[in-house]
Amino acid sequence: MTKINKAACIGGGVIGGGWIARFLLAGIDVDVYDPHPEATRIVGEVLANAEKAYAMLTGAPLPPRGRLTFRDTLEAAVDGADWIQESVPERLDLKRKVLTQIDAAARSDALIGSSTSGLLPTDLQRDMRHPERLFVAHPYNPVYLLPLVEIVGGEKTSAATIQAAMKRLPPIGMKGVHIAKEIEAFVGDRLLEALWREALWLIKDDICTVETLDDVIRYSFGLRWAQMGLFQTYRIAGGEAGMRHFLAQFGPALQWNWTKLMDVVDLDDALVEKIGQQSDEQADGLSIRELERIRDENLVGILQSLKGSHGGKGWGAGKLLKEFEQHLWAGGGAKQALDLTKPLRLIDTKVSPAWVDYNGHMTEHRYLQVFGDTSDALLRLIGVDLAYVERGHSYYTVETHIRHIGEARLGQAIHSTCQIVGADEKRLHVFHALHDSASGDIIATAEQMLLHVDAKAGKAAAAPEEVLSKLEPIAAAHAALAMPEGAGRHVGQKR
Ligand SMILES: NC(=O)C1=CN([C@@H]2O[C@H](COP(=O)(O)OP(=O)(O)OC[C@H]3O[C@@H](n4cnc5c(N)ncnc54)[C@H](O)[C@@H]3O)[C@@H](O)[C@H]2O)C=CC1
Ligand SMILES: C[N+](C)(C)CC(=O)CC(=O)[O-]
Repeated sequence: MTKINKAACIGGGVIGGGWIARFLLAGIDVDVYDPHPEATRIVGEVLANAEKAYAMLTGAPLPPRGRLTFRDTLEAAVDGADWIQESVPERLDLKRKVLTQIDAAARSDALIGSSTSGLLPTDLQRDMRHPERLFVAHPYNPVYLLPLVEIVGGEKTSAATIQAAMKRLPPIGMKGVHIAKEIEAFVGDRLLEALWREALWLIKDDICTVETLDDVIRYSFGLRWAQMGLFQTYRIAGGEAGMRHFLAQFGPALQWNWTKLMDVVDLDDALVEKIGQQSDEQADGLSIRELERIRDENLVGILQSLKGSHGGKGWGAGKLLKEFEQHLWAGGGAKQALDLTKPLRLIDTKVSPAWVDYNGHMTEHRYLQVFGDTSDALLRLIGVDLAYVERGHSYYTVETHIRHIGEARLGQAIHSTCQIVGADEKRLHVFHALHDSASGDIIATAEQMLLHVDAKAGKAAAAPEEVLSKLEPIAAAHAALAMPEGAGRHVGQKR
């Protein structure tokens, strides 16, 4: 994968702030230019939300956060950047002016993406000296969580630029889709605008309130769209005969008088006020920042569910998250020297919304998930990574005993430690503890026995020298530690 080394963000509002967080949390240094007097505070708040969301999203080791620098001029911000993202207000004249300035100051090989929601790249690149490196990179809010970027080239954009832009997105956890032909508003906003136009009519005509309209979406097709989109959802709705039957049955309805889609509602003062008032009532006192946090928690939960879907292979945006995590694990995050004088600290995470049950604390199976992740982290340390597994060998867990000692609540920072309490050629006996990261107190423990296996033969087999040579020094050092309290316990034991 090809990496972005240094990014520049021109404009740090809703979308620029989201891009800044996305780059920084992927370990990329970002220089920002935004003349807004409160740009630093605004970006800081978006970044704080993004960091909270990532802590819940993944236990994979994020790289050390990139360095954030605010610059006094656009020229200083773009200096040395290899990806420049323009996110200034949606006005063609302003964007053209800013892009021309970027063009004059940027490195000759820099990629220049515009966040525009609807302007044509051909129009944006009109005044540039090197228009071949300009493309639309249209993201979705919040940029740090939603992975899609529509990549659209203009008449003068080179194929090499599009290719290079597409390649640089997976390492920051994003998915580029190349839109073959430029049209105003591309694909996503074409769809959203159609829905938005109809929604405004429904409010204007007093068919429903904004709250009812949102309920109709979020209790029904909104849930479907996140995981299968439109066409695959309708394929299923066609029953066993699939899409062709769906089209035969519902196609004729397209001729009925169902929509006003081509008429644009007059967004006059009265309608603006009506929507504004209904929207205030719907928010029920929650501030924008509070709504953003709720949105982020929900998105994290959805992404994590999708990550576990399709028999654990991941589905849609969840599959992308899984692949991003694999990339993070391969990078190893902030690599630390192993301290073998104490149990290994292997997983640092926060209790995610999807992990909390009806008792308001982390639910049972999530403990096993964190402990399983801890074993996986140990295995990677001794060379048992995905490549090793693909060669036909692995470790399988054959026994686990979990003790619940304290409670882990939503958003709480937790970490796990691992002590090897026994190891030989085939067996790996570990004792994990889950700690509250603030106090260090133990919340739960898990004792596990793992067996090295020949997965093709389906039976236990001695681990090879390449694994044992990494395992033995850790096991030897841990043999000098006291046996952890609780090791060897079983359910129903007399005290
Ligand atoms: N808000 C949204 O949901 C989405 C917006 N977009 C696109 O992103 C772009 C930015 O939109 P938002 O972030 O929503 O707007 P915004 O108003 O939140 O932020 C724009 C920022 O640009 C700054 N700015 C103004 N002139 C500037 C200049 N000459 N140089 C540097 N910075 C300058 C402003 O101070 C402001 O902080 C637009 O093209 C928009 O269409 C794309 C996807 C979603
Ligand atoms: C409203 N909008 C057109 C700026 C929205 C987008 O461009 C994408 C999004 O995040 O919905």
